[in-house]
Amino acid sequence: MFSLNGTSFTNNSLSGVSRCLNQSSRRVSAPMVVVAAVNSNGKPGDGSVSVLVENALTESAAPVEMEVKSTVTGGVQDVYGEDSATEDQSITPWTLSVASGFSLLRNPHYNKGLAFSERERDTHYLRGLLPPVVISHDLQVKKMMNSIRKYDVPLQRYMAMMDLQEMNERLFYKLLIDNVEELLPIVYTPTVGEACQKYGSIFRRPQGLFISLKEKGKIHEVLKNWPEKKIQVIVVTDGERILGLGDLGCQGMGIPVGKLSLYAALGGIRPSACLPVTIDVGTNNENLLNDEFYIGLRQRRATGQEYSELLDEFMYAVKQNYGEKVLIQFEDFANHNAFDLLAKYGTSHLVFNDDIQGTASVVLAGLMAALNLVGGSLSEHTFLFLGAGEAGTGIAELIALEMSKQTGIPLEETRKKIWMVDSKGLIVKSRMEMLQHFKRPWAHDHEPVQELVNAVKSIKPTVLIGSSGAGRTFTKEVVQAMATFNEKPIIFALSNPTSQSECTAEEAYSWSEGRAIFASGSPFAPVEYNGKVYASGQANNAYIFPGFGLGLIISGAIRVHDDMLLVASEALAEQVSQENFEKGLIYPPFSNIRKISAHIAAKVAAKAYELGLATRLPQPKDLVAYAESCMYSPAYRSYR
Ligand SMILES: O=C([O-])CC(=O)C(=O)O
Ligand SMILES: [Mg+2]
Repeated sequence: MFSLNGTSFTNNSLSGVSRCLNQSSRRVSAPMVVVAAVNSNGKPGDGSVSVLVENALTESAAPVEMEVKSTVTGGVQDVYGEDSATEDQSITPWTLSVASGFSLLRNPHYNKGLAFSERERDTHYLRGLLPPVVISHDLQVKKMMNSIRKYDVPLQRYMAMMDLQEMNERLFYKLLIDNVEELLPIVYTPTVGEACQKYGSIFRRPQGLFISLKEKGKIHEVLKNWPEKKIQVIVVTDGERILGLGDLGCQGMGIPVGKLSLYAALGGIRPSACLPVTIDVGTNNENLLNDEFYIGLRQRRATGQEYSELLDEFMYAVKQNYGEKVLIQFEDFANHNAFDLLAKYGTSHLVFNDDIQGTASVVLAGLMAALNLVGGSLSEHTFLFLGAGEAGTGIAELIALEMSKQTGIPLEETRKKIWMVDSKGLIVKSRMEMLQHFKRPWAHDHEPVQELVNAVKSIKPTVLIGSSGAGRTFTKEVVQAMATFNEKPIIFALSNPTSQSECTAEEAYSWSEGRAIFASGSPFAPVEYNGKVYASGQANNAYIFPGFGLGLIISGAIRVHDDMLLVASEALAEQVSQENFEKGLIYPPFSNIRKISAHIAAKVAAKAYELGLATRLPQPKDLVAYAESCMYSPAYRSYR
């Protein structure tokens, strides 16, 4: 039995906790989580327990401390309260976590390792379980970076990072935030791609939630198995098109895990509010089906009704479990499902497709910034895409929409400035009958052209964008052609990971004699050409989705709208400084990403309010300051 502020309750009836703490919550303005550390070694007995109360949305607001008298009646380690009936329905339910001693050290959410203070070691039954030294969070970061840098192989660094995430979450996030430019290529593209390819062999501990065909009819219960109850962002994949690497089946889990790490580190979403999900309907990847270490269902992909029933059940269960304000990010689905899922659930759920919408927003931001270097307005440019899938057509549509907004010219007309080449050549009207629905708006009047280089020579684009997932397709001839009729050709090689990039930074600069304005999906080191150093930008949706999601969450948005993508692009483009432009950069450095995310979040939230899609009222006056105040900080909490 616990007693708090005069109210008693047992572990089994936590409604008392909710009631009691909600009363306390009137003293503070933000929703809260309660973390209590008590003796959980199973011995009944009285004990004075400190309870840390903090903002549940972000774990960031200044903690309010309350003394709790408790009587521990059993070896309870983690107990969770039911949703509380609060006056403000947007207030998050109470969570009561109880951990101490050995279990505290094994709990990645609360573990601080050698940073536990002397006093915490006394009060939380840690004496003897740690060596005597007490070190600071900063020193822990220094030590971890030293040890990670000792690994030469990126995959080893990835595994070290994943181990750390499972061991001490706040150290993991501090490391990532403080060293974002160095560690992004490890926990994200390109290394995460290799990790997914080898996921079965390197598998140690499960991360995220696996929902396979075996769980059909039980997804609601499966979601309940996940230890966190207050989820704000889900990233879900079915593994069919992982980066540009194709069908990796269940091993695609590395992607939702990686994306959500960035949601927390770059966008300040509370890690415990993030849920990575992989839907396993089988794989058509023969190598994986024959791999004895493969971790997924050993069958070919379910399609049609069987597939859509599983997705339907998942989407329904998510809304039932987490409400309508949970953001569901679709990631790395194949084209033939991605567009349909977005259209199907876009009117009933808060859904966002990162590959269609996030990539579009980041590329539009890069183009807006690039206009500062090349001049002209968006509608004065001509665009040619290699690849007419999710990324290609998503970007094209957003560019056309922005051009239409800027000029008042109808969308059908602005689309005509944009051309696409797919595996069968230039998309032209005579191919209309045979085209998938998402390619049709881009079929314009032109004679058939087979090769990209001939399409470039005929269309004479000012902007060339690669989004085909096929590496080394921007050949010397293609880049040279771009450079013959453009003083500063804009070239984006977006496919990931690095092996799938349409060309390298070095190729883009040397083949264009240093004139290209180049950006790529995966990072390239600066290149030296003719005695000059060229640094290129990373046109990756990682710039957008963390801040975009934060904006949706802080406004309590219930739907995603294209206008939110446009303002996210503007917000990102505004963050490119004169100094960046002078270096030829069209994206700001990732080292500023949390500030950038707060700006994106503020603009997205403002748009949600303007469109009547926001439910968190009243609207905060200063949305940038509000977004910043809501961001998760990995600083250790003190357990007193
Ligand atoms: O994950 C990334 O780096 C970008 C992305 O969404 C993709 O390539 O599918
Ligand atoms: Mg993706």
